[in-house]
Amino acid sequence: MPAPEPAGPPTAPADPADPTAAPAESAADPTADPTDPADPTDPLVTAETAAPPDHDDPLARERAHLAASRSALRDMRAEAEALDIRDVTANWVNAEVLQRQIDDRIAALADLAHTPLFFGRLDYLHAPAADQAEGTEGEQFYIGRRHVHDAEGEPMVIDWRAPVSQPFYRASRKEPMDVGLRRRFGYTGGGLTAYEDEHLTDPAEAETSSKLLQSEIERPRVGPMRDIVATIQPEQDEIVRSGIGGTVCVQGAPGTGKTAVGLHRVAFLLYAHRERLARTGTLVVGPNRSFLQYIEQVLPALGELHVKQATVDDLVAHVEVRGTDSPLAARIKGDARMAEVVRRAVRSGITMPSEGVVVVRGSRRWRVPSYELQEIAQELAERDIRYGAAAEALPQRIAHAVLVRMEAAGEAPDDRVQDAVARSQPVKAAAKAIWPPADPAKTVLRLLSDADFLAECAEGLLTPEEQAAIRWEKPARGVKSARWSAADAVLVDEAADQVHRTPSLGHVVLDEAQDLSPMQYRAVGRRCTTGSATVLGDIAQGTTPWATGSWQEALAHLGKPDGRIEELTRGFRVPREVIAYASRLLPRIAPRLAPATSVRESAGDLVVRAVGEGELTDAVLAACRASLRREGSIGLIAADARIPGLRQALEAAGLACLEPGEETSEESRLTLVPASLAKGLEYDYVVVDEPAAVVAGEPDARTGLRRLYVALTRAVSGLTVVHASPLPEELAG
Ligand SMILES: Nc1ncnc2c1ncn2[C@@H]1O[C@H](COP(=O)(O)OP(=O)(O)OP(=O)(O)O)[C@@H](O)[C@H]1O
Repeated sequence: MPAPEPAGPPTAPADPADPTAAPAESAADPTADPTDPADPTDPLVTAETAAPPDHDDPLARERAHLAASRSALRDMRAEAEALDIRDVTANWVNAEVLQRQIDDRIAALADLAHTPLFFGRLDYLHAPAADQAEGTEGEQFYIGRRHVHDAEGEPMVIDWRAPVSQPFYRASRKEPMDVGLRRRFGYTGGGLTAYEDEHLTDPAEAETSSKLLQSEIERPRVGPMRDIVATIQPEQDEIVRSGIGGTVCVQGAPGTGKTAVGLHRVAFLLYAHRERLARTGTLVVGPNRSFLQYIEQVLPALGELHVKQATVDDLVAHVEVRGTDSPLAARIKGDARMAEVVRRAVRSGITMPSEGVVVVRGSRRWRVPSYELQEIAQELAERDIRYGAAAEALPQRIAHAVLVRMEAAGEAPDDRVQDAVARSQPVKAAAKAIWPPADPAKTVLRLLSDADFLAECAEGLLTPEEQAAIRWEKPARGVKSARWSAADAVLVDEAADQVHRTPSLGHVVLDEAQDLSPMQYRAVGRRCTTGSATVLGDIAQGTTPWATGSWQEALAHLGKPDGRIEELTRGFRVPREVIAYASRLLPRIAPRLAPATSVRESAGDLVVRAVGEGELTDAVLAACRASLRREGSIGLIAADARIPGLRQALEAAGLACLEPGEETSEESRLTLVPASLAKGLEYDYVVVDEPAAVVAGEPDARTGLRRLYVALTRAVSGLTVVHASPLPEELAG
């Protein structure tokens, strides 16, 4: 895997009038503090260290380009706002569609004060080839979140997704990709305050790590998840830019950027295949509402407003879920064998006819004998078409058999006659008797309520014990009153797809995929049968009884057995000491996975505090107070069962707290997080309450330790573990 791109020495172009001129040399000190203006060898040029702001000064010139670009963006927006579509639209439907497109464009062209218009610059050695799209004229490109051009149409900022921007993420000293200079910009409060250069073809320049990347990673995490477009790393970029045709599956330790990469991949695909995906649609699937709230602003910040976000439960919401399953029942219902059980149940009504059908037309009677009806039904049953499609085809097939007889008798019936025969009462009745309508929810209801029916459909697939385990204790009377579980809803979705094909989207991102059952993978997979998917997950964080053991298998259930499996191992969230502590659990919970490394420079604060039995809550409150004295967000993570007690204690102590997914702000920084909802979230400081209770909250020890692993890997800056009961031995060791 490629190393992080190093930063070069500060730039002071030899020719001040030419920003692309060769730089003056200076030695860089990789250990220098970026904020220390006294350090003359600092690779990061900041507003303080730069020369006074005149136009010979590179920083001043970059700011001038920023001001000009913002003004150009304002003009582009004004132009979009002034568009008058009355003359060009033929009808109101067209007008509506066009106006919506214009409104989207106006929204996308907003100049957001705290979102820098560009974050990088590439100076190409030669003009990129003419077939490389935008801005082929110049050889210097500013890279930003969106394309901005001036009044003449000349590009001022290039979209980060354009091919010409790619070297910003991928070029290296080994492979400079024709780039002489890569410049990264630093912003403070919306103002351009620093830049950092790498001269990729200069052998004399020392390799250093990027301080701007470091400060981006280290920044406090208050607020929702942000995009990483300015600092996408080469190994991440490869996934982000992988083609729309292929499915990619990313295994990655906590904080390696899986979610970020998945969201940026959607943005990239929408740029590269806008029309196709506008037609087919894109979807991001996440584990729960809190998580979706946490990530919901990333795509809009990248200008993509129309990506649907849902949980798997949302996708399969055909019935109201009010019941729960035992872990055993849920595991069996989620097993891939259930697909065949459901298929048999849906098709159980198909009945081979024992009588023929007689159609009366005028004075004549036409008879199709039973053996011929059987042949027709048999042929439909053997074809790989949906149950509902076959049900629609059957009357036409029978009518066709009637027409063949009419023709043989010298008549010349046309299509209208065939339609009329297909719609005639005897044909409709015969078709319905052979191929009765199937209602997905009713079919599954019968399967789970009627022991004989289940036995018939599950024969050779489920053992009698397994059948007994999934059957409802009390048979339900109707679809509305049944106490459907989440796993039942997935079965109904499977049945619905057996009846009518589920429409496919163009691309689906599936996050925290390790927790899905095979049947849930199928439910997601049928929503991208003709599209592709990005599957993101971490085997070590699987906390369902049916959690994924192998990505190969998961991809097969998803219907994408040829999906490419990639691994991310560089962690951007969890500091070194904290990840090392959490990784003590790995040999037990996912023996084949290597621990993540941490890109963060600070080792992180790790405190493990043992307290007496009656002191636990006070010690936890004290840890929260101590964390609140630091900058950034705080997450108090505890076993679900301990949440109500802790909430009361926090309230009594005057410590206001948020629910997971609620946006943290400078005023409200403490969130009380049930361990079951911690997945995917992060906080600057995390306090983990009583690990033994987190472990005990799960049905088995491995799942419990995995849940704990998730809780221990949410911290960006510091982790405090407070316990009264002994720690799990893997941690204590
Ligand atoms: N290239 C990057 N530059 C800056 N920050 C990054 C980069 N990649 C990831 N991050 C940050 O690291 C943090 C973790 O990223 P993310 O949540 O995507 O990781 P994950 O692999 O999905 O974690 P988990 O397994 O815990 O769900 C986020 O704050 C994200 O913005």
